[in-house]
Amino acid sequence: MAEIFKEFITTFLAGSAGGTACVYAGQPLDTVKVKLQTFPNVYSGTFDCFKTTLKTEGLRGLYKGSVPALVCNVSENAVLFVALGCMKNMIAYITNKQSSNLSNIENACAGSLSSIFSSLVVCPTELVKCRMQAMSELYTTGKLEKPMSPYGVVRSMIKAEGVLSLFNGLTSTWVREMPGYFFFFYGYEFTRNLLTAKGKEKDDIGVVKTAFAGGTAGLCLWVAIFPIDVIKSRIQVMSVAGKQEGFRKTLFHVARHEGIRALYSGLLPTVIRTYPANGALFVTYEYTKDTKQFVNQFSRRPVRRALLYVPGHDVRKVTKIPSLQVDCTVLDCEDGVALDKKDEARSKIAEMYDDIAQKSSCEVGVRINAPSSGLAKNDLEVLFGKVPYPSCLVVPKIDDHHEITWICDTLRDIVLNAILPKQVPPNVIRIIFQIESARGLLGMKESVEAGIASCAKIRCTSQIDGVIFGSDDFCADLGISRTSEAIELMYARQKILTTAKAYGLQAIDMVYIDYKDTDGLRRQSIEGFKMGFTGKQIIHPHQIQTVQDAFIPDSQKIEWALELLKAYDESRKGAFTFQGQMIDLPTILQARNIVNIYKHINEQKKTNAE
Ligand SMILES: CC(=O)SCCNC(=O)CCNC(=O)[C@H](O)C(C)(C)COP(=O)(O)OP(=O)(O)OC[C@H]1O[C@@H](n2cnc3c(N)ncnc32)[C@H](O)[C@@H]1OP(=O)(O)O
Ligand SMILES: O=CC(=O)O
Repeated sequence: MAEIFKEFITTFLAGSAGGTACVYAGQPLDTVKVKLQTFPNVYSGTFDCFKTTLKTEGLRGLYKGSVPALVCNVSENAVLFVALGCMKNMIAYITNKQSSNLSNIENACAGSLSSIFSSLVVCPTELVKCRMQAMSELYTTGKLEKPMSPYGVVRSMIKAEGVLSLFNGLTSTWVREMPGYFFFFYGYEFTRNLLTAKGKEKDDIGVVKTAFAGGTAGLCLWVAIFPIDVIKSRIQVMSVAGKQEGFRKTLFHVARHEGIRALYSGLLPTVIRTYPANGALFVTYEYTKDTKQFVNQFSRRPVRRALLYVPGHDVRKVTKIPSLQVDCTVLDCEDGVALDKKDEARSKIAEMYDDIAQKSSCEVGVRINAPSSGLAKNDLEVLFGKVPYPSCLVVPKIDDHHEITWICDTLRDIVLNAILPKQVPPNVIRIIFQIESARGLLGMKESVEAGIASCAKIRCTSQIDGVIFGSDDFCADLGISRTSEAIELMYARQKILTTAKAYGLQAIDMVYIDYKDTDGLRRQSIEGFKMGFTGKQIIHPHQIQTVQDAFIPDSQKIEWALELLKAYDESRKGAFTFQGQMIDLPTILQARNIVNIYKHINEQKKTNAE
């Protein structure tokens, strides 16, 4: 259900963004088109109309009707593309295919059917837009007493003829849109196929070719339906000056009195306009739709107070996961697994993952071997080479940014190969990487940036969620002898934490290997939480409760924060006294952090319980 909702939101937003781009790229020439269609004798041609409008009405004249055009295009494309997804699914169901594998004709039929729904939005909004665009001609030719605002147009229509008058021209809109969108989507898919190099995907043709395919889609649409559009514009604009004849009568009237040429008046600016406008529409749509990150940034990262490693080859431990009340578990292929057990760990995880993840209320991730080990590619292929694949990936020992780029790129190739072409990846893989060496620590900023950039590429399948401090390997790399206070690790912990927070990522603290020492674990966990870490790695179920309790503010602190925020709202002062302390904005922000963490953890608990 959540995936369907995400899909709906993504398509809706992508269609809206496409519609906005389309208006700004094409509005001036759309104004010229409407003027030429409705007043073919006033201007000698496209250029004359463009020049005269610019001279007499300025740039604003060319962008007149932008607001209704935006409303019109944004709502039309949002509805059109959401309906398109549904129609494609319906056709795929009937033809027993994947919706990503429909032929050009089937895509065209889906487009045509979707336009039934988008017309309901197009008709009233376009009616107002057309009248606004031709307002000065209506006024100077005496068809209107004085120019009107969009609101005035709507009000006068409803007053004179009732609400249904907003749907004046709906039949001609359907007559135009249904064949129009058939040719539109046929032209788009046909051109994209034509421009796709052998062995490549339609989705990978790049911005320029996508824009060209979008423009050609528009060309096909307009050449096919231009006379219908002329009649529709006439009915909508002229009915402002009284009742207008229906579609058939208006068509015959124009053909008889003004000649067939009048039915193509305004075609040139329309064809010129269609390339930037529909090019912008499809580029924006395709790239927004595929950037699932766009939607994912609204969905919060899972809470990971405790992150428990479970050796992947140890079936007994793996099958315990559903009974554990832990935020996150990670099935390990790396340090928890001996070299001669690596193959076994990988194949056992691949075999058991789905079942364990289904039965567990916690997040279930996997840890592969380090990029430098020579084992990582094999791990990724086995673990992510089939659907469903894990939702979270821990990557150890990132020593420089090329390694994280390599991981993200390899992962994307494997995932896109595992799903059918054009199918939307079923879930985004949340990547958490580990810093475990001096080089890794020094280059961490570049690694975070490289990871984020690589994940944001088109058809992104992953996102960087957090960074883990791998303290044991770090000690080995630096020749550190650990103390129970871990003062020797303070610099690394602070640097990792600060860098992670600078990029809005989770920061997960070091492991406490003396798993029977609960007091020591509690002390170090509280310290980590106070430093700002969002969670801690653990290795044994006994550690879960202690760590999870430490990474949530205690009840006194929450009470303090809530009361402070209330007092702040009431005082409305920059600095004030609360419980004997001076309070200003930084303390307020800290109180907000505390309340946010508390709320977030409670929300997650509720979700897990459902
Ligand atoms: C620095 C790093 O990289 S850390 C990450 C790599 N290290 C790891 O992954 C190690 C993970 N932890 C472990 O393997 C184990 O906890 C060990 C080896 C430390 C101790 O294991 P055991 O000797 O089995 O501990 P113990 O007997 O106390 O276990 C109690 C129960 O908890 C289970 N258990 C122990 N650790 C885990 C675990 N990590 N995950 C799930 N269940 C576990 C045991 O199977 C046992 O259950 P059972 O009695 O039903 O079999
Ligand atoms: O991977 C963890 C570590 O501490 O090293």
